[in-house]
Amino acid sequence: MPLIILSPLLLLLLAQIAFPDLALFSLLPFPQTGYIALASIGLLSLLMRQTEWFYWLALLATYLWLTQNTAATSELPLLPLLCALLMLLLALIPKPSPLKPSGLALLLAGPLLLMLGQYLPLAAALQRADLPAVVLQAPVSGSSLTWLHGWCFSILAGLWLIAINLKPRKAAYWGEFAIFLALVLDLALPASTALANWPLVAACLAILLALAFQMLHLAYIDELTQLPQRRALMAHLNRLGRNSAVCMLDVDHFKKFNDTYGHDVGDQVLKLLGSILGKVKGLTAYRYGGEEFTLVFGHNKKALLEEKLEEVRLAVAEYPLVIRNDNRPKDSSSGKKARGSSGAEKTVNVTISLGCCVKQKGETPMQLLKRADEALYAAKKAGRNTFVLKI
Ligand SMILES: Nc1nc2c(ncn2[C@@H]2O[C@H](COP(=O)(O)OP(=O)(O)OP(=O)(O)O)[C@@H](O)[C@H]2O)c(=O)[nH]1
Repeated sequence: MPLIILSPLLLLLLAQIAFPDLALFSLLPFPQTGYIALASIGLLSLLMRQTEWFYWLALLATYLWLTQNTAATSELPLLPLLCALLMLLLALIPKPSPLKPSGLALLLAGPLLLMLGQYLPLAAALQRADLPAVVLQAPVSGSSLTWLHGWCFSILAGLWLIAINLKPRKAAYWGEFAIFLALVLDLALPASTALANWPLVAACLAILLALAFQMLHLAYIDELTQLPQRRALMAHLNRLGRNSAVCMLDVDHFKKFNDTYGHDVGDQVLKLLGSILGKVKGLTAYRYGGEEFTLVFGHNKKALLEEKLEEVRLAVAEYPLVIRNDNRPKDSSSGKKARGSSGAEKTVNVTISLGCCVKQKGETPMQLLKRADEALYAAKKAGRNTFVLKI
């Protein structure tokens, strides 16, 4: 669960509040330890080819540097707001590799904007307290977080959470959000020796967890269908209970489909199939490889299995696939022919065949898969768009 990424913030905060005498992070030489932590995570991100974290590390390092070199954060009223805004923008934009010229420019732009932002007239206005005094007051005494920060952060957090929920769930988004929360908490907590440094440490741990999730995702999740792939299937089959069943399924006449509509459209079909299978309750779906998928059931009840296999078959067969032929030639007569009279879109249906078998006593995962494959072959021979269940 990507939400686990937020746990270091909470756990470290609780630990620091519950055991202030422990003063875990006040024993560390800061900011040096902070810079070392950020540099180590940068190195790890590079090794793991997840270089988009460089942008975040650069922002965090600049924030740390600016706060360490200013007597009080209140002297930099715009810094947290600007930092949070830049973080949100960074979370929303597609990020090139920082090793490319455009990426390098973006990498430098964040810290530069953060530093130059302190000279904006707005910063001076905030310092002169042109706003009603209460707006610039801190809700908690000793805290650097003013009501103004609080309101702005609430709006930014709301926008951020909406953005996260609109995107497909990904660990990195929660890692980025954890960095934002660490920034808010850094300001909100009254400056004290016991609590002073933990938000940065928590942000670093959140990035480490996000990196671990990203690696797990790369190792276990198929890029195209977003389903767990064969490595995850084999791990599941190795710990499969006695009462279980396995089903192999594949798209009917997929070669012909690819030949007719192109490999890209074929990929879209597999993607859609992954999304349909992933939503079916009562089974775990895997992409076995190519156009083959595997379903694993945690029971061996004949009636329930038949019901589920039919549900899956129907869900695919009845799904109207809208095909946009974007690659067709624009002016040639062959292009006109390809577009046809009904325009650029066409609706087609694909069907699948399913072969399922119940696990036998002492059967190995490979033997079980082989029998499911034989059942799939039987379904193909029976005319396709059907299932065969072997009890
Ligand atoms: N677009 C796309 N095609 C794939 C992918 N993996 C495998 N295929 C294609 O799937 C097709 C499988 O063809 P066959 O094994 O002959 O089976 P089929 O045409 O579906 O015929 P039946 O299974 O007997 O109904 C091949 O043309 C592969 O190129 C993929 O990731 N994307």
